[in-house]
Amino acid sequence: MEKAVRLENVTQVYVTEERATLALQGITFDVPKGEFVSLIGPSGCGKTTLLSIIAGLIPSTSGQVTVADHLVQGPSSKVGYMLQQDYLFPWRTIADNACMGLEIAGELTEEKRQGALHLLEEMGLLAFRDYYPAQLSGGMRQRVALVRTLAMEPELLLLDEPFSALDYQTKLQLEDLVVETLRAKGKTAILVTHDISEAIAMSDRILVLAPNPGRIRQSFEIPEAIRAAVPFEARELPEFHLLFRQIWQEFGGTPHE
Ligand SMILES: Nc1ncnc2c1ncn2[C@@H]1O[C@H](COP(=O)(O)OP(=O)(O)OP(=O)(O)O)[C@@H](O)[C@H]1O
Repeated sequence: MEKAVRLENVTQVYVTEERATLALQGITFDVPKGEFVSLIGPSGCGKTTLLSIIAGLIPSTSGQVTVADHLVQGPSSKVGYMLQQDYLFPWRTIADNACMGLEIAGELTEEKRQGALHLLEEMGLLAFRDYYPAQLSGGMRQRVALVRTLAMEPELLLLDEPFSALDYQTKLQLEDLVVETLRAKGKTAILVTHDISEAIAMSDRILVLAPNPGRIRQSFEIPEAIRAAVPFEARELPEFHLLFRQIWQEFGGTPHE
């Protein structure tokens, strides 16, 4: 199967005056095109470092990353990044914010602008295109951030806790919307989250990282029944509860009989 991302023996050492930290050691995995992978693990196990290396924002100390068969050597429009904060520009309208990534990359054509407007429509936001970010709720602003990312037509989406600042109901709605949109478009995604339920409900596969040094501790394939459902419905399935318990135990949690 075609690989969207391939990591080979990625290692990251941060050196400060006080110490050297082995933030990642020998990380090797690949993600087939169209797959949704979640990275979970305790604070400090290197999740954000790993996304930053895949995005080309920091070079790894050793090892290599390829996205769509191209060696990552710096940021590129092949990779879209969505964060906890939406980083919309308050003085720009929603439509102009949606086109912001394209504009910065020098790729904004009339056709691409129409594409961004179409995405706004898919996200139920077209009626708000002339509004400003402050006039929208947090969930709506995150949807605009998603449109801004998708408008670039990236090969890969990196999602760094994009729902963690939202209220619970909005978070569940947005999880469904993101999964449905990415599945429909066949996009590849890597999500970093602290929320085991979110990871199970949204993913095809979960990689559990461990700290000191940051490494892959375990990989869980998500059962077909969960993958066939939207996240909200997946949470109702017996397979979901079984897997949750398994991963929870992996984290040292106590199962309740
Ligand atoms: N710029 C840096 N300089 C020095 N050490 C760093 C730097 N960035 C991260 N680290 C260290 O590398 C390790 C991994 O950090 P990272 O932020 O990638 O983990 P994380 O799993 O994303 O954590 P969290 O879940 O808290 O966001 C930690 O020990 C952290 O202190």
